[in-house]
Amino acid sequence: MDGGKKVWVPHATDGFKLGRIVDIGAELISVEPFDAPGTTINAAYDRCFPAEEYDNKDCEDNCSLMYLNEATLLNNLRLRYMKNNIYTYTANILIAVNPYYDVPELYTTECRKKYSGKSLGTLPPHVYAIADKGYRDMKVMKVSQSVIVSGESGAGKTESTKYILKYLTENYGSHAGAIEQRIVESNPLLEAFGNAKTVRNNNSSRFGKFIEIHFDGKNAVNGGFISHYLLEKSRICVQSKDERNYHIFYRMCAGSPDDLKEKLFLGSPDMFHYLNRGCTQYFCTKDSEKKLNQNRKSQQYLKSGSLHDTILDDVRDFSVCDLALEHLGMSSQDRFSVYTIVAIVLHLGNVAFEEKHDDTKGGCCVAASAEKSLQIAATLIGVDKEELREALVSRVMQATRGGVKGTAIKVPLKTYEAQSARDALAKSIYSKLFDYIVVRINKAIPFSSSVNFIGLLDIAGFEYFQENSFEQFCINYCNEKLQQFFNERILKEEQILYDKEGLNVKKIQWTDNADCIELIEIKSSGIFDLLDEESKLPTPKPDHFTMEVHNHNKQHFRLSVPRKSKLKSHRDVRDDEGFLIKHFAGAVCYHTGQFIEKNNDALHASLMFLIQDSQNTLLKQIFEGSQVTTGKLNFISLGSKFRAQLVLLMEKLKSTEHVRRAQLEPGSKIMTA
Ligand SMILES: Nc1ncnc2c1ncn2[C@@H]1O[C@H](COP(=O)(O)OP(=O)(O)OP(=O)(O)O)[C@@H](O)[C@H]1O
Repeated sequence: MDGGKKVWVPHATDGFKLGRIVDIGAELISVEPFDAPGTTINAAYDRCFPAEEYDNKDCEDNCSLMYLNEATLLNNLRLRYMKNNIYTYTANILIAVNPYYDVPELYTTECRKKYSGKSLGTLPPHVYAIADKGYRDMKVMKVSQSVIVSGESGAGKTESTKYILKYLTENYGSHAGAIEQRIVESNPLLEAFGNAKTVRNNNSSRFGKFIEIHFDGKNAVNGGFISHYLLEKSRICVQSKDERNYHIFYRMCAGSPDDLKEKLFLGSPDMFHYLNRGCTQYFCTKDSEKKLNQNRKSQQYLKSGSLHDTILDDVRDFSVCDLALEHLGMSSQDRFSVYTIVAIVLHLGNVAFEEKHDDTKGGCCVAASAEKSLQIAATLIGVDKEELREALVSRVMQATRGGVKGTAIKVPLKTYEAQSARDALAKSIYSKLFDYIVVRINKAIPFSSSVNFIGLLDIAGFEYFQENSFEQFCINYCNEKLQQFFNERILKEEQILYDKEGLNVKKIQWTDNADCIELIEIKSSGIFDLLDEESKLPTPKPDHFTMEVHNHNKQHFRLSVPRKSKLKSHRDVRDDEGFLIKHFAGAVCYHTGQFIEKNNDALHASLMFLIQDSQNTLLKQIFEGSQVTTGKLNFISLGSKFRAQLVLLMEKLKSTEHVRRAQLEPGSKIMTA
């Protein structure tokens, strides 16, 4: 770094600014930005980056930059984005910048055909080129391939995944086309039941997925298989003010035919406790707005009107979803059963409780105002109203002392306990319905004569918010595993190849994250195991769990107490309220208050017995094989289930060749120079 050299210097709002070095101090470099002559910005040596000779020349592959660093890479993306070139390579990796509008001619049939059979780099960077490379490698090397699509919420992962899916099924489908259509149609269904409006994305996927597209001996698409991970359950019962529950709830309220609406006692989202604390507006177009009856509109909708999005329309999308279910082979009765389950969740949510005043045993009862909801929920579940009432306000346990050991006793629940049992039931019903939808999709896209597959992984990237809970912990653990895989497969193997070929390439340095993974998953002292151990105690406590994590891992480089954080907000968290993990992508402070509750996938026995007694065939079916826990220990570990799923996923990824990773960055990451 010499005086007078053109460099990028960090800037609070622009990311980096271009300027010239005017002074070199012992610790800092002073740079005069070109757009503010006479002023200087001081920065540490390792945050100033050499700039390219030509400021406005972009390249299709970041590796072609003379100086490849954080600033030149971002500037290159920015220059290309300004010219509507949203895709850029970094060798085999594709970076996509979300344009948030339809870039003309980018995904036409002609464009799709153009990329077929072309080597990477022959045509401008495109998600189609990555899809085609995967296909050709699979064909030539006769080994399954995978594409990892990663990025933060709203980055465009799901849209990219859909383009790849469409590309492969349309370019390399068999001539019959029915399976391909069902594979593509699985998306609107998954989105109806698994996507929701969040503050970051109107159509945010609240689950991760791995879609396998299977090919036969002639390399034509012959089926598919979808695995899903970690559906966000908390959203089913409550959402923040500007967010919504899963799309299907609003689509049923807005777009269901009148007879279905009557049969399921639907109406405006205002009617339902699980919807009316969040945003209750519908996504509509000018046309669909006209079809909306007054009695389906919420107060907020009447006041503020529709929400608009190019791909969402709650009125239209009910029919889209209904048709997609039909194409899976579901009769109108089957579809009605699915909608009934969704309605059960809504009506259950309206069953409120109040403390019993006339009873010495304590406990709560169903609030008088909720009697009608109780009746509707019972009717839809297919049980007697009194049976539902009893199951919600008490729990069955096996006696361990007094009376005959092992006999079942009924323990009355307090109001807050009954509320959380009701919510647990609603969450369990909905998430099992989601599992069922995925099972039905998989049944409709069988891959009997598969030879190889291309796997598309669409899963949330590394997350950290002001408050991070069990969901962030799981997703960040997953990202650590993916990062390790990436290090092993891409960096290590590439280096071995360079050495083998005698290429004099500088050794790539990366931080090994095995220790972080170990902190989370090692037997007995790992965070997952400590959490499960705590959950098995007679009275599990978040503060005790948190201290166990600290005490078992005192010297661990990756773990510390929040008060040692650089951020003030973390320093306010007590040692027994959370922990800080130094992840590969940065330190995250986890609040442990709800870890125990969120890690427990068990329903208490009275609710499980209720389902077993139900006359609703589909409801019983989706709970088939679920454990009933009648003892003191009412615990099924969600963490263990997720870990087991990840083991399978990693095995699948390891069995595939040459992973292409489409790393997506949202527009907000683009700096201005
Ligand atoms: N290539 C694209 N062209 C045009 N618009 C796009 C493109 N990719 C994404 N978008 C827009 O951005 C929105 C968010 O994209 P998407 O749902 O794919 O993000 P995501 O990364 O999957 O987010 P989440 O993790 O929240 O599910 C889309 O609904 C669409 O409006």
